[in-house]
Amino acid sequence: MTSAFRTLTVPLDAESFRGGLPSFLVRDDVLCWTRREAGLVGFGEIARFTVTGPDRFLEADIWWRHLVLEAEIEDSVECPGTGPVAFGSFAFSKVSRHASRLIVPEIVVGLLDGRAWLTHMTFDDGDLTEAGALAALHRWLDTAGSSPAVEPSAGRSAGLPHTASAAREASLTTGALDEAGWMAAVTAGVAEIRTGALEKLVLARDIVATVPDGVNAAEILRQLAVRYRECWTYGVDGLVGSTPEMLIQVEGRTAQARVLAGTLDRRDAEGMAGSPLDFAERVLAGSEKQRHEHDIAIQSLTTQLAPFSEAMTAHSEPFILELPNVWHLASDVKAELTEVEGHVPTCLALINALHPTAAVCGTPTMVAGALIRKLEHLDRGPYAGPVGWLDAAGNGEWGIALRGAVIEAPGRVRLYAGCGVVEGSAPEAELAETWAKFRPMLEALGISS
Ligand SMILES: C=C(O[C@H]1C=CC=C(C(=O)O)[C@@H]1O)C(=O)O
Repeated sequence: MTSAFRTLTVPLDAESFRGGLPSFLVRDDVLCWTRREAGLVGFGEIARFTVTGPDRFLEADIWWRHLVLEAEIEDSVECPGTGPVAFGSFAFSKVSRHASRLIVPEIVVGLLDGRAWLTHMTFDDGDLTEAGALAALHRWLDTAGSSPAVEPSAGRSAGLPHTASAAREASLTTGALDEAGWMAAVTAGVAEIRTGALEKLVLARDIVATVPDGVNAAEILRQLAVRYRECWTYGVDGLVGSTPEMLIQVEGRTAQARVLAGTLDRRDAEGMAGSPLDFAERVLAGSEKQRHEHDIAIQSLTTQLAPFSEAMTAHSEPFILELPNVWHLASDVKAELTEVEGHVPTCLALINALHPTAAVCGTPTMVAGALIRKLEHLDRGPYAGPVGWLDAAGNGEWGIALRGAVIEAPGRVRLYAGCGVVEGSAPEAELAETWAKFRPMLEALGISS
């Protein structure tokens, strides 16, 4: 007979994490969800659920709710992210061959709103104690041998971790489509939009980086976390990246999302007169095409969220989100969740309704989804799917896995990027935009772009 699922959460001294959570990103197999200094980092694996198909979110939700229902939970911190936690990544497509997954780590270190904690999870017999949890954490940190650029005890020491600066001799090859083939797909997409069959379509492409001296996932995560502070840096089972787009964040009865659509490469501002932000305002917020693309994305999220909400607020005008590589048109949406059949919906139930949004698929969803399959010649895998974490109370944070890559082998990484295509889209401009969106990962891999 399997032993019960048991968890112990104890407070940690937040002041002692001088590098914030990024200083715990010392293992290539780390589970990671961080923004600025905060977030959750997981080590080890005590349970895993994998699933494919259209019901992947609901099946994962049921598995998780069953697991935590019988759990023996000792939690003296009691905030979102304490107690039992799973990290997850889901395939973009209901027909993907890629397995969606929830992973329950042995150890979680959390830091949120100035509170820090440590959770130890187990199916084994034996007492769970604070000393045992700290010892387990240090075992993971002290065996961080897979990250050559890192001191084994970095998680306990001060400051940001070391990063290797030597450029690697990496090479890039095209994935499913070469550049000309992908631009032809954009042209075909625009032609379909002109027939009136759909309003917006998001087309993505992949490229493959070969890194002869091997990929250091922990180093990639640290670089992204330090550089892309406005984004959520994620690492789940070989999927790594730093996304600016929050699909849904649930805390109690409050849900929040950050919707993006409309992009401008910051390099386009080089040599322009005036301040770069004025340039972004003029070119991005002032563009009818970009505003249209953004309005469609907002509409798609708010329409899907409405049945779960008592009240919803959204910015009346999008704001400019400034990232190191691009500017985006962004809008934050906040909803007070309503009970459905006597329960506040869990984050996976919400994701089941929200995914895929027009920011990564198009409008109408079904037409855009079918056209994506026809034109991209690509199984997107976890790219543009939900990635994040959830706890036993149904709280969680799930971003859209953008600006990321899948580490397919020790020396091979597949990068993905896509663009919203509307009636006014030009294939060359969309191709250039994919290069701007690849840039965070290329830089983290040490490949100049
Ligand atoms: C599909 C991607 O970005 C989406 C999110 C923000 C802006 C987008 C755009 O302007 O096209 C895309 O909708 C991607 O980064 O691969």
